[in-house]
Amino acid sequence: MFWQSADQSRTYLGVEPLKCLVGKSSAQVKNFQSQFKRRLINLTPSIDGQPVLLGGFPFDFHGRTEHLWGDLEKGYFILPQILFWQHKQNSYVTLLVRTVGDVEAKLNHLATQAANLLQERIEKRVSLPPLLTHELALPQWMQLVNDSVAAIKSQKLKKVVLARQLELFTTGMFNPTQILRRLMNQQPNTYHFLLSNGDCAFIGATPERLLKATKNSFQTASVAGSIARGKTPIADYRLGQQLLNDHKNEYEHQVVAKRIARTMAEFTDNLTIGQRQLLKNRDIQHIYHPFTGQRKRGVKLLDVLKALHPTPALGGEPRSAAMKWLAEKEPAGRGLYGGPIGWLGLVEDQGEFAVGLRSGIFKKNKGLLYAGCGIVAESQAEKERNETSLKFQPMLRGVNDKWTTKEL
Ligand SMILES: C=C(O[C@@H]1C=C(C(=O)O)C=C[C@H]1O)C(=O)O
Repeated sequence: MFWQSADQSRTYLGVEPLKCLVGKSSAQVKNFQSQFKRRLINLTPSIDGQPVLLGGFPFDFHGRTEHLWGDLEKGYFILPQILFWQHKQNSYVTLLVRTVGDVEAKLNHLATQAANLLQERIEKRVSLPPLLTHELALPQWMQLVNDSVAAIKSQKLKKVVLARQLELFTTGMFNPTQILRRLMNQQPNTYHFLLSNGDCAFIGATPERLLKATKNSFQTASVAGSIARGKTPIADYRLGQQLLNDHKNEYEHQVVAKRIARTMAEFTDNLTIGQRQLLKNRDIQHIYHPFTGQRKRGVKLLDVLKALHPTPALGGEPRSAAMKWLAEKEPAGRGLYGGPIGWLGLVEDQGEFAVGLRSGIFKKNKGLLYAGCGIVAESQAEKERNETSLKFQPMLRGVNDKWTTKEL
């Protein structure tokens, strides 16, 4: 798995899994973390590196299934034997072996493997695959927007986030590393990730932090309310101001910010909520607030992650009613789309998870992209459709720049 933070200060590439945790709940992963720590013998304790789990949790453990996801669907973490990582200006390799048999020989073998991987030439550019897209059930989706608005008006829900899916086909094969590399060039200030299992790969470039845990702090963000980027700086500025002054978008954002503030207050002291800002990516801009608090004693990263996910930026409010609505009404399972994706320290309880959106699942010659939008009482189906079209754009360009979402 590959994972890089949006500020590019931390990058992980983990290969040769010693173990895969498939479909495990947050409690099971937390249990693994504490067991692992007790059994670890660190040969180089002076180096500030630690073994990590890399992977993601699903959007909804109880949601529908969608065959393209395979084993990734209900959550997938790897414990890599070879972990390449970069922190700020420094690059490291962490090697991990079981302490049975000839440990030194095993470490030497891994070191050779790691050295060989570093020598490997970056593959030459291959030509981009021709693409066919197939919009999944648009009239039904528009109807679902209207039904959701009606449910909100009748006070069953306050907000719900509906996702659209776009199927992709190619006459060749999708090449996950090539898609990742293109996203890294095209979407500079976003998290980048590629989680693969056999011939399935979950790939994305998301702007949204779910949770960062340092030694003393928990940091998160509310990201909700969206508008296009302008073609010129002045047009872009005007669109940004329009977004900040729009009642519907501000309300959509407030639902998210309030819930996050409540959750963070449970787990942190001295919570500070940064100023409201615009988060601008290549194709889209959002309303954004950063949140930072001091960790309360004994609180683990996974406790906070479980309480935060899914925020009303991806699920809805109230959470349980929105999740029930989505599980019943959305035609396809979300898999890891909208779920937490990132890394978890196995010695120090530190790590960072992004929200796995602006993403898709790829298998051989097929792909499935997801894009969602928050529905509130003032939502109009046509506008929501346009917003999701904008949100498909980064992944479509990542696959092939000839594709735009004009026609979606
Ligand atoms: C659901 C998505 O995006 C989320 C929904 C947003 C909105 O409704 O305005 C904005 C950013 C994300 O929190 C997505 O990109 O698929």
